[in-house]
Amino acid sequence: MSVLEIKHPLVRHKLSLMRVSSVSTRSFRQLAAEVGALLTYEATKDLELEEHDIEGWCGPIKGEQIKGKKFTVVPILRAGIGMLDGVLDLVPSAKISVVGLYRDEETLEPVPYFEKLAHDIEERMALIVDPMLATGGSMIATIEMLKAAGCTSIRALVLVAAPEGIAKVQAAHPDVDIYTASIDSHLNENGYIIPGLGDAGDKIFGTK
Ligand SMILES: O=P(O)(O)OC[C@H]1O[C@H](OP(=O)(O)OP(=O)(O)O)[C@H](O)[C@@H]1O
Ligand SMILES: O=c1cc[nH]c(=O)[nH]1
Ligand SMILES: [Mg+2]
Repeated sequence: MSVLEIKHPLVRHKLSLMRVSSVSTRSFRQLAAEVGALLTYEATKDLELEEHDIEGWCGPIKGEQIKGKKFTVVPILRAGIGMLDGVLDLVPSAKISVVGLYRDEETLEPVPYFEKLAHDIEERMALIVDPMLATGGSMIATIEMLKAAGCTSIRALVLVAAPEGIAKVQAAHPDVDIYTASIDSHLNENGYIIPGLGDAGDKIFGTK
């Protein structure tokens, strides 16, 4: 499995609310976090558990805990911040590795401007979060930053993905699994996802 489109009714309902053109900044932000949490639930479904001893109310019992790698959540600035709270609701102890990229409006190429990663990222599973996977350029640039820092386990969580961007990420990094609430139709001539959400960063930050 390398791309999973989540078909859960709650996810589809919430994403449709986000697509309404008159959606308020407050609702869009809240829904981005909620769908972020639901994507995290799906993206962590296959993690291995191990038993350990705990002291229960009635005496010693076996508990379960997630085995192996810890997490780092990687929001891509700006729009990825909108999903962060929802992701952290499910993995509250995760370290946060921030990557800043914007997409040049003319060339659609990603322009990096910030990088601050967990110091032990090679021991962690990275959950990259960004509402939009359009041409795939920003996601590929982020994956390359993480791999250059020694990260070997990477999953991408996006609210909406374009088929063009998925194909590009898969070709460049087949080891990275993509979890999305929707695979949409296509990109328009300006590189926006159709039907998509519009400019997710502007909607989350209220900048338009
Ligand atoms: O797949 P791509 O073609 O690279 O496009 C997707 C990127 O574009 C958006 O960010 P944007 O550049 O608008 O920055 P922002 O989050 O600061 O608004 C979005 O949040 C992704 O990071
Ligand atoms: O549709 C798109 C494409 C890139 N960035 C966005 O915010 N929306
Ligand atoms: Mg934007």
